Amino acid sequence: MTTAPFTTVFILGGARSGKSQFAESLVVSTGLDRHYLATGRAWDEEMRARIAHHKADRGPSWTTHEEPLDLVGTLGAIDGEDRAVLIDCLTLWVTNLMMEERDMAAEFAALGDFVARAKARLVFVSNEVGLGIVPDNRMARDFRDHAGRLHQLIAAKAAEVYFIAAGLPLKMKG
Ligand SMILES: Nc1nc2c(ncn2[C@@H]2O[C@H](COP(=O)(O)OP(=O)(O)OP(=O)(O)O)[C@@H](O)[C@H]2O)c(=O)[nH]1
Repeated sequence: MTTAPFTTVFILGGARSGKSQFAESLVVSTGLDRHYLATGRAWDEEMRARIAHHKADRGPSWTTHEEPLDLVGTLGAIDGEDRAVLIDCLTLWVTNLMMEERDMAAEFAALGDFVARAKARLVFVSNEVGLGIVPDNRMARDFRDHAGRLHQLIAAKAAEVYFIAAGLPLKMKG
């Protein structure tokens, strides 16, 4: 039975702050079909083990999609009123786009347009990377700027926004 409103939620926080667990519980609470869209790549053995652990934790009631670059295309293929999609996470997507030297503004605009017309309930997760000192290398500064711009865009489109620290969600919007 579908009981949830079709709204977008954005969850921001630091590493190991409890973002993914909070996002998963939101998706489960919708009662909709559960989809997990991972933007991360397994680049070493530790990461492969970590991902296998996450998959086992989510269990068979989730459908997993893995797409490092074409977020909008993959979301379009998953989209549907009876579905909730957890997108984990935006900062890894930004990293992947930068590595491929993609047009960041165009990619972000396409995602913003998709969010505005999505039928599924979307739950975005991202890392807040802008709170420390200014990095001394150009790429890290560019990364912070891209992530900050994308976060503002998604936060503006989302009905609810949370900041998670130490496992505690702070509602910032909605
Ligand atoms: N490729 C792939 N990546 C996954 C999968 N499940 C989880 N991940 C990745 O694992 C990452 C989250 O795991 P962690 O690094 O352990 O958690 P974290 O984001 O630091 O911590 P929390 O804030 O507590 O969620 C996400 O960025 C996902 O992209 C999967 O099935 N496939």
